[in-house]
Amino acid sequence: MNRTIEEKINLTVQWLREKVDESHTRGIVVGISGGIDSALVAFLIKRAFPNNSLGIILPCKSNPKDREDALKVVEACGIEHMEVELSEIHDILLGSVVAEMRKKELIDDHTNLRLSDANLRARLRMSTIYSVANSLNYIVAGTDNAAEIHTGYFTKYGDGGVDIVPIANLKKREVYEWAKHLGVPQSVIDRAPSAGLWEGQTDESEMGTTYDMVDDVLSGKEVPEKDRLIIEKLHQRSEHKRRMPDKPSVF
Ligand SMILES: Nc1ncnc2c1ncn2[C@@H]1O[C@H](COP(=O)(O)OP(=O)(O)OC[C@H]2O[C@@H]([n+]3cccc(C(=O)O)c3)[C@H](O)[C@@H]2O)[C@@H](O)[C@H]1O
Ligand SMILES: Nc1ncnc2c1ncn2[C@@H]1O[C@H](COP(=O)(O)OP(=O)(O)OP(=O)(O)O)[C@@H](O)[C@H]1O
Ligand SMILES: [Mg+2]
Repeated sequence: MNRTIEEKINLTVQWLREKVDESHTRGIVVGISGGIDSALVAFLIKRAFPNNSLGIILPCKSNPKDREDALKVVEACGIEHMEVELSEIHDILLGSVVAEMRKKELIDDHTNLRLSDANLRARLRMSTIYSVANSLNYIVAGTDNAAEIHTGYFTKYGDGGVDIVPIANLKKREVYEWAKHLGVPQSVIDRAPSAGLWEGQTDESEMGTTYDMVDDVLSGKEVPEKDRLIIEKLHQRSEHKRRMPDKPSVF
């Protein structure tokens, strides 16, 4: 069936209400980054729960432009919001971990401190969002789209640690279509997708391919060999992120 975007949005809004009903909770919370995925989810949860939706802005040594764009999203969809600054807590926690690892001589040339620094930002955000969700009896909406899930381009138990994933079926290009339809601010639409986990990071430069290519693979279309191999590798390596942790089946 060929549904319009508005029909699909309405079905998603209905689904969001069902999820809250089923879980005996009261509403939905999402982290708003200033990027397009969380902007779309903020618009959707606000439509589903005009009085019981909440956006949280969580700067963690972030580019100030992220916060400016996040505030534009808040204003455009009218969602209630709060902010928690995580930079200091991130410094303290990572500083303690690294100091202890140095003391134990656990750090050498192979230690990937940048990855650990980056993923800790996503996991501190997750912990903060759950603190709010627990207090309010809300569920946590994730913002991962189909392309990110396919490639595993998210932090396990960080931005991947959520209760529901409302845009999990959307390819990145559909995220843009829905966002435009709902009135997500143009400056958010125009930004290059970035996890914002380090200065200058963009999703496409880190992945080594483009969202267009990942979307094409998801649509069953042919893509250049080089991109196909990259996407296959990303997908295989991240298999563990899309399932429950392994347990022994030996007895
Ligand atoms: N085969 C396996 N079976 C079970 N567990 C396995 C495993 N391989 C690794 N692991 C575990 O998983 C960990 C690696 O996974 P993880 O910690 O997620 O780390 P990893 O996948 O290496 O890094 C996360 C990636 O997602 C990107 N990201 C993060 C957050 C937001 C966004 C965004 O788009 O906004 C993007 C980030 O830039 C980076 O490229 C390992 O440290 C290990 O604990
Ligand atoms: N500064 C932040 N404040 C609040 N939440 C954040 C922040 N940074 C990241 N997040 C959360 O982590 C999610 C993952 O980030 P991701 O970059 O994939 O999505 P996005 O920023 O919304 O869109 P894009 O992929 O286009 O940058 C965000 O959607 C948001 O929910
Ligand atoms: Mg982003």
